[in-house]
Amino acid sequence: HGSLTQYSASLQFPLEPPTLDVSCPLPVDDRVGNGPVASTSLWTHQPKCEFSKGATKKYCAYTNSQHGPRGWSIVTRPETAADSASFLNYPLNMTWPADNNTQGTAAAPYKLVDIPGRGIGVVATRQIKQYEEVMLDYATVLVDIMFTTEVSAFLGYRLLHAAVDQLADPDSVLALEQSNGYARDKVENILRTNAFNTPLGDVPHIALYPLVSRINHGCNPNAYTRFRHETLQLSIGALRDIAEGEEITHSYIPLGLTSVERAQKLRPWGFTCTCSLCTAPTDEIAASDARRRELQELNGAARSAFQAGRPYEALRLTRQILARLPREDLLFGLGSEQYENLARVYYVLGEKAEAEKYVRKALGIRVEQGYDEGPVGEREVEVVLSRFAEEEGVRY
Ligand SMILES: C[S@@+](CC[C@H](N)C(=O)[O-])C[C@H]1O[C@@H](n2cnc3c(N)ncnc32)[C@H](O)[C@@H]1O
Repeated sequence: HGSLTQYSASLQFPLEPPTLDVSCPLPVDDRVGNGPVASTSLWTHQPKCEFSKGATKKYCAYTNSQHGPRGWSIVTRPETAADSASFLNYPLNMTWPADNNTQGTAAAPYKLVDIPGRGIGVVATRQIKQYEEVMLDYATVLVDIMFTTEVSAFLGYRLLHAAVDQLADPDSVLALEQSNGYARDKVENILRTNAFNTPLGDVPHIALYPLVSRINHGCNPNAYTRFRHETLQLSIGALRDIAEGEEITHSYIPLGLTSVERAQKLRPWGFTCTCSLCTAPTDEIAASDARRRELQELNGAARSAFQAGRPYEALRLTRQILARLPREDLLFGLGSEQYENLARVYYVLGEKAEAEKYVRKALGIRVEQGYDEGPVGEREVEVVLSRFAEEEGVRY
């Protein structure tokens, strides 16, 4: 895949949090502490381990407090930890903006400020161009998603706290607690309102990026997240030109939802969205909701038509979607995916030139947005076309 897979286009947003189990703790003799250290060189602390309910799986808190400016902890299974050496070996030679860049520094185009009713937020300190990198952060605490359901709360909290306390700068994480967080444990509260879905290898984890965490939600955002798999870095890109003094926002939830869906999805974060789309006059919200519902229906209809072997209908519907996305400011977020759909339909119809044209268009958008490295050449287009061949059968 080469450079094309460098960034993930999958949506990352503060997690709709997993439920930490709050059942009774296991009997004491089911707890197994400090096993042998698999590879001492990776970790600066003796791993602390606990077993899952039923004692079938072991999870440990591993820390390398020297990694990056804050240190790095992962709460995960031993085999996943062993595979994570590549992340630790990656040199972090970037200039690191302070987590509490309240004055604004020359290097960073943002500063952290108090925003009435929203806690701390991030504000641009100069004009930022579309697609420019606004912020670069690094995963500081990672937690295997299964850990949160498989280990009892009593033991789970103990590992989570060890993971945070062993960092070089625990306060960078502990300061993220939200006053409106409803979890009964401080670190759980922080994870619930700040973590991002983050794959470690191919194991689903949640991760804290303490600086990116300070960015508030916007339903009509001016920024978006770009994840780099190899380094566990999270980059924030400008979705459009941003003026000096503007608050930086990204959407915590998928784009394209109606107002009721947005409110429901945002509930775990404990605030009511007050962005321009959510606070518009009632008739405008109703009109936007109607357009979004229509888009969702068109999307469903296009998929059904394609799967039912009616490619011409899928083609017509996908074109309608693409024509309607700009009206709701959604071309940026959903355009690449729709162009790929269009390419796929043309591929199935055996129309080589059109298929290639739209693959190129979809990939071009990804490069422009900073998800992939460019330029888009023959090889990159070929990779997508062979994926189509695999999934749809060879058509030409
Ligand atoms: C990831 S944190 C964002 C940074 C946070 N404001 C802080 O002080 O650290 C998420 C929390 O910020 C607050 N928040 C985020 N977006 C908001 C918004 N649009 N309006 C009000 N509160 C918001 C909520 O308390 C939410 O649980």
